[in-house]
Amino acid sequence: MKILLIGYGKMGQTIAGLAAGRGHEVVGIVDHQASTQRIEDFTPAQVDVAIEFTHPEAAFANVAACLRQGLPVVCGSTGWLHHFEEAAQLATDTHGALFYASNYSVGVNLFFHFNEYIAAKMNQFAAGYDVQVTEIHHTQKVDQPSGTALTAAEGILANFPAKTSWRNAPAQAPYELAVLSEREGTVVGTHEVRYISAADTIELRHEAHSRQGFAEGALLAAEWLPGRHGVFGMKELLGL
Ligand SMILES: NC(=O)C1=CN([C@@H]2O[C@H](COP(=O)(O)OP(=O)(O)OC[C@H]3O[C@@H](n4cnc5c(N)ncnc54)[C@H](OP(=O)(O)O)[C@@H]3O)[C@@H](O)[C@H]2O)C=CC1
Ligand SMILES: O=C(O)C1=N[C@H](C(=O)O)C[C@H](O)C1
Repeated sequence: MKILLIGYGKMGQTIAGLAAGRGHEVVGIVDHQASTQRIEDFTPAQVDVAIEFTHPEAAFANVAACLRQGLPVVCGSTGWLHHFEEAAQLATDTHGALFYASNYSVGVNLFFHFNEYIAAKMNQFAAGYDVQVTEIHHTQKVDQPSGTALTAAEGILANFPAKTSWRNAPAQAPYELAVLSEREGTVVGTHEVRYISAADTIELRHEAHSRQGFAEGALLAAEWLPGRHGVFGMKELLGL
């Protein structure tokens, strides 16, 4: 596959490192300061798929530029979902292909699946249990809460009706789901969902040991997307 990398930071470089071993060729790199190439310089004849990991402020414009150029795009940037409906509409209007995941790790997507199941089960025994989400990341992370924590929160809100909204701070009312953020050293990404009662605590926890899982998942999505039209995520890719 011919890949256009958009963003050549921690994730872009990890993906580039894995792509060659899977038989792929990086045909271009678009980065904020480190390159002179632009998305508009590339056509579908040159690029099978674009992979975008940049910045909350940059992601929507990059996704939109890919769709306008007719390039299928796998986007992993977080913190831009207030523009997601617009991006999805553009994918429809251009008969294009957009793949988005707040977290591409297969392990995290199993975590999301178990999180929804546990929330539904806990709802049967809601009396006595409170629930909270915690995410821990490296100090360079610019968005808060993490995209992964927000997906986990959505999974709880959809299945545990005692919680109707989330707050990026300790809950101020019983119906609020606390989504707590910590920034610490070089932590790659740790997410926890914790149900606490007076009697006990139940925890679901995912800890990324490196960025390899994110990069492998993004490449899986990039291998799957070309030839498809529409808006997709890891549930479609993994059949979860
Ligand atoms: N979905 C997932 O599985 C994962 C998602 N992420 C998300 O991916 C994003 C990137 O993470 P990470 O690689 O760690 O971040 P980095 O800061 O290490 O890298 C981002 C890169 O994008 C560049 N950049 C910034 N703006 C633009 C732009 N307009 N066009 C092109 N390149 C741009 C930056 O350049 P410069 O430094 O010069 O500004 C930098 O090189 C974040 O939103 C993060 O939350 C991260 C890991 C996994
Ligand atoms: O910025 C990061 O590093 C990560 N961002 C994603 C998120 O916001 O959930 C995924 C992963 O946790 C690493």
